[in-house]
Amino acid sequence: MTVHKAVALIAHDQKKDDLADFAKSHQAALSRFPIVATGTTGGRIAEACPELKIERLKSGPLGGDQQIGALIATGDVGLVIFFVDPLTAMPHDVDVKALMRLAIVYDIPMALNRATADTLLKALG
Ligand SMILES: O=C(CO)COP(=O)(O)O
Repeated sequence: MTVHKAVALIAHDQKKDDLADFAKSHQAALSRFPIVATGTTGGRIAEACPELKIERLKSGPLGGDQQIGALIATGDVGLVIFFVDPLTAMPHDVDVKALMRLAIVYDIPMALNRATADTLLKALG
């Protein structure tokens, strides 16, 4: 992945602990990239990994997923790690779907669960 491109980190509420734990265990790899995150997720990761520099965008339901989609479209995000809660209905489900669509359109690797995220970060070295 091109080094200047950011890694986007997002988690639904039921998955935030899991993403914070994931970020902690991959801190060294993540610290090589600019990190962007949706608002609440970014706050949780900043608490868990104080040494990571994180650009916090809007909260997901208030447009954060769309902001990350826009960063994909402008070529500024090169990897998306999004721990999705598959068991809870979301008011902003269309935004989540639009983000996934742009990751597909621009052929950006997108991990939707921890097993895939672990595999992708191991591949980054
Ligand atoms: O809702 C989200 C993703 O769809 C995440 O947003 P927050 O990180 O602000 O909770």
